[in-house]
Amino acid sequence: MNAPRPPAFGDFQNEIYFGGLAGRLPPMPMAYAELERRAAEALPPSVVSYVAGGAGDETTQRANVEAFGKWGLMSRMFVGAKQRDLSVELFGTRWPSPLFMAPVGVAGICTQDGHGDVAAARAAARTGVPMVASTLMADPLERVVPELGDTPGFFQLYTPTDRDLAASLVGRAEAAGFHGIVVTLDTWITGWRPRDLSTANFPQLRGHCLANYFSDPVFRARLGKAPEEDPMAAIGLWAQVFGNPLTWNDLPWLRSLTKLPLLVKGIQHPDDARRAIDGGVDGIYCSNHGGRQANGGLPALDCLAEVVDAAGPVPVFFDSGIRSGADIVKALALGASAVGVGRPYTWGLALGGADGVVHVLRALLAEADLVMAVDGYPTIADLTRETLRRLR
Ligand SMILES: Cc1cc2nc3c(=O)[nH]c(=O)nc-3n(C[C@H](O)[C@H](O)[C@H](O)COP(=O)(O)O)c2cc1C
Ligand SMILES: O=C(O)C(=O)c1ccccc1
Repeated sequence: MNAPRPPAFGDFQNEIYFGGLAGRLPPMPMAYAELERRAAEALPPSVVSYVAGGAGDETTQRANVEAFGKWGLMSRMFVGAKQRDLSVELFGTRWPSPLFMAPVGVAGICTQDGHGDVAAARAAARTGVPMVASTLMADPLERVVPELGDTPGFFQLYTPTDRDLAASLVGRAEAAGFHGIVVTLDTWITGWRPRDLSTANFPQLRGHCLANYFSDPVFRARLGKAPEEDPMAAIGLWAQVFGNPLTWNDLPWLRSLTKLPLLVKGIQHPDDARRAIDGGVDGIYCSNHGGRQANGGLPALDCLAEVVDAAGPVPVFFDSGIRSGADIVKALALGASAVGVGRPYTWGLALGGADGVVHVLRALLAEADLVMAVDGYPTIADLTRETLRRLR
């Protein structure tokens, strides 16, 4: 029996060119700069500055993107990479490609209808690209998970100071059918963000994307009344419980919360990766939060290889600065097991809801597939560190 053929992501290109013969142009931008520009026109200015902005003068945010330009992929000829297989096996599930959607806490308010998490989940269902859903959603997680269809979803936890609330959120995520829990470590406090400070705008404090808290039985019990009855009190309670500066002493407790695969997000130092693995996590997520948290830090890509070496056989997820299919390929060659995008799909949400996200994800995957075709690397396993050369 023939094995099922892997999806031919590069076919998106033919679809576009043949569409052109019939007088159709792509409905959405094909270049990242254009995507960002058009999305910024479509969104309220306060949401644009929240999504596009980063910490300080955004040096680290820019460095995340520029770090990819410092590597070049060596091409190989006579390989005949006619069909590519981008699929990967992670935590016992086969993904069609290593691409996933990183958690974006205001995705919920980036669509016209204010249900951006639902739209992103629908895009996940249509593309097979897994979604890491943020704690900060416009709709409760129970509403979002069914929209994922057969595509795996992960729940990103912002660990509240209230342990019962943390356990409740994780329990709900498990019951709803998420495949794993991603605990974000780098954002128990908000970084210094001049764009948002200038407009004195922080969406969550205006009550946006707090549905997982407001629908939570533990949160509601602590509040002692319905959040709808007294939104200011509910937002106040959220601000009180949101941030928990975790220490290594908390890791056994975090581990005890779930039998699902547990990943920790925000790791840059190899020692932190090793210690987390010793503490029982199933995956490391190397990221600097897209440069939104601390300015003056290292580009996440420059930390990846060391983290991968420290993690050994443990999967390493990566995000921060991915803007193209070529970037995905480079992160894979540096050893990432899965590669996430944050802002790119958020712009897709703004321009076309689920259709916009599908467009952005398909374009990223088509480019990655075609880079692998042209450069002679038919599978993910062929993308080793030896395929890269350092520039400049
Ligand atoms: C608007 C916005 C909101 C975010 N919210 C969350 C969040 O709720 N949880 C989280 O772990 N990371 C969050 N992140 C960080 C992303 O998961 C990811 O690390 C980052 O966007 C990757 O960088 P990129 O935007 O350059 O792709 C957010 C990022 C953005 C842009
Ligand atoms: O904006 C962010 O990146 C983010 O994840 C966040 C979420 C809640 C509070 C502060 C920051």
